[in-house]
Amino acid sequence: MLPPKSNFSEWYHEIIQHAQIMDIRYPVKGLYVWFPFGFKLRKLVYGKLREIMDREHDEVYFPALIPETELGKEGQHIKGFEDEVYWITHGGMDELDVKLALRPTSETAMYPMFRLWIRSHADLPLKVYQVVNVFRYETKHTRPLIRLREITSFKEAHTAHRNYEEAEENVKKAISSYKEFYDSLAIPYFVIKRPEWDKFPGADYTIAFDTIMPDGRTLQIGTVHHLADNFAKTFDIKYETPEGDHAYIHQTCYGISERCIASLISIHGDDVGLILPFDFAPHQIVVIPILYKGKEELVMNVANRVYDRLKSMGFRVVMDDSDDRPGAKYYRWELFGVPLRIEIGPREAESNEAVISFRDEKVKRKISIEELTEDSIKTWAEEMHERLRRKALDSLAEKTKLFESISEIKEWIGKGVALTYLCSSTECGEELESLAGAGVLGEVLELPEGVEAEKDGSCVICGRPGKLNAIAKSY
Ligand SMILES: Nc1ncnc2c1ncn2[C@@H]1O[C@H](COS(=O)(=O)NC(=O)[C@@H](N)CS)[C@@H](O)[C@H]1O
Ligand SMILES: [Zn+2]
Repeated sequence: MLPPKSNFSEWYHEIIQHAQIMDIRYPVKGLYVWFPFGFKLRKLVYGKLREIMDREHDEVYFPALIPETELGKEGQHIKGFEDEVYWITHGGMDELDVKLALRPTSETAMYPMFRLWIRSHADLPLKVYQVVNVFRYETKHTRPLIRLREITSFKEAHTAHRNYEEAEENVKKAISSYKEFYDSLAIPYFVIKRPEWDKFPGADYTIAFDTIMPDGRTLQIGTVHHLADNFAKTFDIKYETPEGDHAYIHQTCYGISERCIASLISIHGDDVGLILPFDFAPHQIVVIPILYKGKEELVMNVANRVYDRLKSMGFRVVMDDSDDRPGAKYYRWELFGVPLRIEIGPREAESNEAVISFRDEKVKRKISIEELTEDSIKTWAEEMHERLRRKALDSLAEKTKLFESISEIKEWIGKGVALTYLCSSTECGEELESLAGAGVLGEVLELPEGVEAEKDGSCVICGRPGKLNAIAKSY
């Protein structure tokens, strides 16, 4: 049995194991094993991410080992990562003459190669991505899917452009791709510009997608960085312009990790288990025959017919004809978040009917088997997606409040996101962080649907003109 979701930290820890997402018993801190079921969920979620990325990017694969000479080239970058890099110093018994880093992210693996790939403006824009494992020696609390030392599903996109403006256009495209991805998962988010002191090491600016987890803390579920020509200058990546002279490229990069799955599990799940949107559920439909003595054959005939019909429509359907009690069957498939349950007992079998119910509702409905068509199931799935989206938005809105005074902010922190106004000075930001005892997430560029607040107001610290900002405790 799972603890109640209101005890989120315990609930999360248990569901990851019980719903067979990741096995947290691997004997290295921050490293976890994907179970088969979890890996099916990952495959479906990343299939969507790849579908979106493949429209305008080519998928590539770069080496996992980065020589110290390259990793250390861009000052801000190495400063930001030096405490997190795993180093390889030996090959067998031989000490390596140049230490190799396990990639914490792949800018310094890719950009020396971009220098060889990019010659002329005709080679631009270059837009590639990879889904790889990266390694970060995290010293904060590690947690499966949320903060790993081996990030197993790191989708990183890297692009090259003729100038700052074209790179900026691509930042906008990346943001709309991330919105499409998270909308498909029914996960609500803020789009926030990180403050200068919290941007990606080496970036010109960082824009983040933040969602609110059930315990009121936020989770950064994606980031888009404008790199300007910082790395181009460091790695000397120039191209010949149409006029015949040479200019540095301008770049962007943007990443999503398995935190997307952490948010899917955490935001939609309930006290008895996962609740998965239809398109991403490893098992979309479960057929549960209710077997009574003497009626087994009658029931199984109809159950098998329903199973075959759904299978032929291309749905991911399972039949639970084990001899467990019905209650145990319901519990098992609720734990695994199966969206649609179809029960068939002797009475239904005789009248060619079934009892259907959706995982997010407590409603059961009797229908005739004929109503189980591809269209009706797809319509019910869309209705369920809308219910999940609505519910997630409502719960985020409950955890988001606008404040004009520090004392109210301090009281709210830990329960959710505090919105207030901050001017652009670092002093005010840092003072607010220390007074509130939480991090300034940054200027809110886009609020989730249903959350209203003016964009401009007076700084909560100094009273000068300020912009809408978000403050919260984060993972
Ligand atoms: N230790 C970690 N475990 C799980 N996810 C992480 C971890 N560290 C970062 N992430 C996720 O990975 C995303 C991208 O990481 S990042 O550092 O912000 N950006 C980059 O590395 C850039 N190269 C863009 S690909 C973050 O937004 C966050 O959602
Ligand atoms: Zn101020």
